[in-house]
Amino acid sequence: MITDARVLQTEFVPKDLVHRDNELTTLSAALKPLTNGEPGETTLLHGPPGVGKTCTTQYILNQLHENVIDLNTQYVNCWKDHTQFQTLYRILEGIDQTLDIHRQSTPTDKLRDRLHNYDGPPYIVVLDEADQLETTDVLYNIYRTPNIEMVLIANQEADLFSRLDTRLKSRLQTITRIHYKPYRSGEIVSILEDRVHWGLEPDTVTRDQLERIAVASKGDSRVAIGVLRRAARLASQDNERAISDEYIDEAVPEAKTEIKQKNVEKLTEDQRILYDILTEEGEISAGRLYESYRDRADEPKTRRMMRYYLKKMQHYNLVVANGENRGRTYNTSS
Ligand SMILES: Nc1ncnc2c1ncn2[C@@H]1O[C@H](COP(=O)(O)OP(=O)(O)OP(=O)(O)O)[C@@H](O)[C@H]1O
Repeated sequence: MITDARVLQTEFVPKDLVHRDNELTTLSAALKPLTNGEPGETTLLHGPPGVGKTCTTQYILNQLHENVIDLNTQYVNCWKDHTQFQTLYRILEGIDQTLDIHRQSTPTDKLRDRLHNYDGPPYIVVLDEADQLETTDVLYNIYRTPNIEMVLIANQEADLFSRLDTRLKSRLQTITRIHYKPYRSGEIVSILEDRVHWGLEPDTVTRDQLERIAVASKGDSRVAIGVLRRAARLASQDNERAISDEYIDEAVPEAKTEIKQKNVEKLTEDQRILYDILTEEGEISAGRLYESYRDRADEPKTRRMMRYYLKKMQHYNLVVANGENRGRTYNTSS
């Protein structure tokens, strides 16, 4: 049944991206000046999970690499590399300038100076999950370095902007912003059709069944592809030649749980502490949650940072917030 399992993985970047023409055109136009040796435009892509922000960026970077010989690019996942040192390290790694840098002993200032003195070919730095940066100073460091262009990716523009100091906020006011909306069901169906074509044997799944998957995925292409993959696996484990509706219905909660599990694994140490407290305690007030977190964390962050962490976890459907301001409570999502 499965002819190419790779195509059904979420990491796979397809050759053709459907239903994102406007987003691709805007991003391409923002970065195009770099191909003529001129500065590009800093760009912010924002929208909920699974709407194609990362894959459209990778697609444009691949295109630029095909057309420009002298170009450096680096993709940084700021959820994983969230400290200033880690982010700067990744950026310097993209231009082979980390050989003498030691993770334990080199001061962050040295990395910052090195980045500032960059004078190589145009360099595009993609900061995915930029709202997870421990400090936004690193954005300022990149912004003031000539020849480096930033593509920022975040779930919500406000999550990122509310953390910038006034100096950076005013400078980034005029950047190009691209808002990604959740896919409509028909759009999810065509994304799936492509995967079916390249990854499954013919006549394995009907269009009605792809629509069933699309409705269940609520505009999130990652969920949709996950459901298709699991349903195909379930059917092939039973030596069936086609996917039935029952396999799809079984695959929906399984795929969602798998994605949730992966998101839990992505949590930073501080977020993991918060998630563990919520799992143990159930519904808890913001005040009590912060107290418990402060007791458990080695180096507890501020209450404000805790709110950012929780917000990110809300975007990824791990945490639910109820009520407002002082009466706010948190819970894990079921
Ligand atoms: N327009 C599209 N055409 C084909 N495949 C797509 C399209 N949009 C998204 N996908 C696929 O859906 C999956 C999720 O997309 P992607 O990682 O780009 O989403 P995202 O918006 O960056 O999500 P997150 O915020 O969680 O990182 C990937 O496997 C990607 O290849």
